[in-house]
Amino acid sequence: MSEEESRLTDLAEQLTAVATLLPKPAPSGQPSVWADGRQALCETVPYFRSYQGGGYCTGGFAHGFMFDKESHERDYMDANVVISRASGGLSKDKATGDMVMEKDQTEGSQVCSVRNSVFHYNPVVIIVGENNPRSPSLPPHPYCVLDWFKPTHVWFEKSQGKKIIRYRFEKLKPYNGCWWAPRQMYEPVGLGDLPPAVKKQCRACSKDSLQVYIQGWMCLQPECSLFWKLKNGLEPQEADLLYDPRFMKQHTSWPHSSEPYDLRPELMKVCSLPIIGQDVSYAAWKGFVCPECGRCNSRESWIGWECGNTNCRFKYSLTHTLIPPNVLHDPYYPLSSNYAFSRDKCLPLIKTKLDFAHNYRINYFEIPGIDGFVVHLIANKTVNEEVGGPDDMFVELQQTDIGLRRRPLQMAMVKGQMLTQHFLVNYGMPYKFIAATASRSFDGAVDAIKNTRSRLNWAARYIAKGEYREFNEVLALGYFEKQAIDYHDDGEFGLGPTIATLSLGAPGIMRLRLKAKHYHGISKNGNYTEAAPLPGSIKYDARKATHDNIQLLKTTDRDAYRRKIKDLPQQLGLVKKTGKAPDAITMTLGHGDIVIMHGAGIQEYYEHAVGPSGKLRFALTCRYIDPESLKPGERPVYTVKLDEGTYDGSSLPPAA
Ligand SMILES: O=C(O)CCC(=O)C(=O)O
Ligand SMILES: [Fe+2]
Repeated sequence: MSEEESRLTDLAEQLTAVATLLPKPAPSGQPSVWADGRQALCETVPYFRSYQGGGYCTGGFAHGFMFDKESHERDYMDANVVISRASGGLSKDKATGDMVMEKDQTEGSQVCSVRNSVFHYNPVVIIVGENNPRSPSLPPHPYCVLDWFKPTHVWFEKSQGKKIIRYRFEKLKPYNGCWWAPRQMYEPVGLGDLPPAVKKQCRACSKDSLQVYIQGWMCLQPECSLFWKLKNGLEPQEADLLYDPRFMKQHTSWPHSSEPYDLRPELMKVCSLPIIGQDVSYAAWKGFVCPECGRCNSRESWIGWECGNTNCRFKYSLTHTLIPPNVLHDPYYPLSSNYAFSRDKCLPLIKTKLDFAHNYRINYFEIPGIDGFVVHLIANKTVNEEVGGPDDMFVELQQTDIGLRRRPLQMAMVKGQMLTQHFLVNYGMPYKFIAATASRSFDGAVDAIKNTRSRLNWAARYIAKGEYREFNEVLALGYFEKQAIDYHDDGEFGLGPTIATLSLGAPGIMRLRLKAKHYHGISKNGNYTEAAPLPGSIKYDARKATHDNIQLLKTTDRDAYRRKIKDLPQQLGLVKKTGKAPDAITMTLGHGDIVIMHGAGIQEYYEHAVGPSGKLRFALTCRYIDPESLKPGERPVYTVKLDEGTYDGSSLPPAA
């Protein structure tokens, strides 16, 4: 080994040792932006909005990278340089649960975006997760934003026999505010202190590659016959690989070192001249970086932003500009005191029945095979403008804080707390699927809540006739611009079979479709779906005949029945597809409209979703909740009295 080689080896060893010190030392500073959870991070910062994976690329460019637990053993991070494996291409090992490489990594859209960013001198933001084994110091929070970096290189290597893609990043402003460097970090060699990285042309493919490792130059072109081979024609021993400090610590010159924008987004402001809808717009439910402590926070409360850091509690809000009910009117669907226009659609297999009564156009949708129906009552001007009616309710709900909040979801798929998209609060009998703190008594509730209960009791009595129980709960949902509720059912245990919803404000598009397991005939575990098939589902006729045949077996020979359930998907040619059933019913829920879903079968077989089409919408849903279905800890501390309202929709002057 020449003197030069041994000096480089020595430097390489020192660099690696500094970067892999254990236990990890404390950082020399604090991040200016950090988060406790992934949702708060992704809802807040513009440079990382990816709920899965480590890279956020959009519009053909890379914006941010987050390096957490999934790390390659050759990943490297110091105060100014980050080297990582491109994300993606891993799959879960069934035995160990670890993420493993099963195939060669190929250039996908992320790599293409990084290449674009290299070419256009677009910096990216790097974030480190608390479980990152390569961080040079212990990250003080679950997610910590490092800084702006230049993406400088994209190249191929080989690891465990598979081709992998790697990136190198270099700090945009080196040696400036590297809070993540340990307090006494010793850097054996600085950025740009050494001669440039060695570049050689491959004798086989004639393409240039840089020397990344001390062990020797290798062609890094994945298609070349000499790819990843040392001078002796052999592949290097992975465990021995040491970065060539000339490659690692090179300084890449850019025509600028300007940060595209501040790592801490500014707090949202509204114009001094009130603009209708601005304070409930899409931007208004983004999270915020607390100006006092740097924490990323989702917007949880309807009335404003709050920092969730218990040591901070910074708060701010925007002035609400009232959206008067008359601006809700769509000029292409003028509203009058006559019956409104229908805009609902359904598949041919759905049986529709129409009725016109008490100022509502009433669309009944019957689903073959299900004992029950979905009804859409479309309001007219007379309904909306009556005293205490939808117009007044819409105004009152904007002027009063009824306790709407985005609430934690039961099943969090990401690190940290995961919130519903919409804001909600419950009145009356607690809805067991939301936290007890989210329930309030009808006593003291605003008129809009109490009147909704009375109005929906009237509507359900009229539509479901004798077959319904008086509602004892109102679940209020509030939606800002672009907030939606994804497909779900309302059929949880303990709920009555009738569910009625009053829509207020901007229209919502409600869709109903068969649940995937009923549509495809296969449950999540790959078994045949045992429930009777419904018309409109895949291979309906064959499934229907089979279903009828195996009912006897179910009672006579349980074991044979179980085997049958396992084998049927293959016999019937049912394949577990991710494809969803088409929407069977699509309704435009306008201001003042009521939807009633009646019958447990609808919730068992069908799921519904509501998407927004405007700036501000409320959905007030009434149910009957059996108090016996609640565990002692879930029962209300207040009494839920009977509805004292006397609303009667039939007393309005009739439509012409
Ligand atoms: O927004 C709506 O109209 C419906 C909301 C809903 O489906 C629910 O509260 O379960
Ligand atoms: Fe629902």
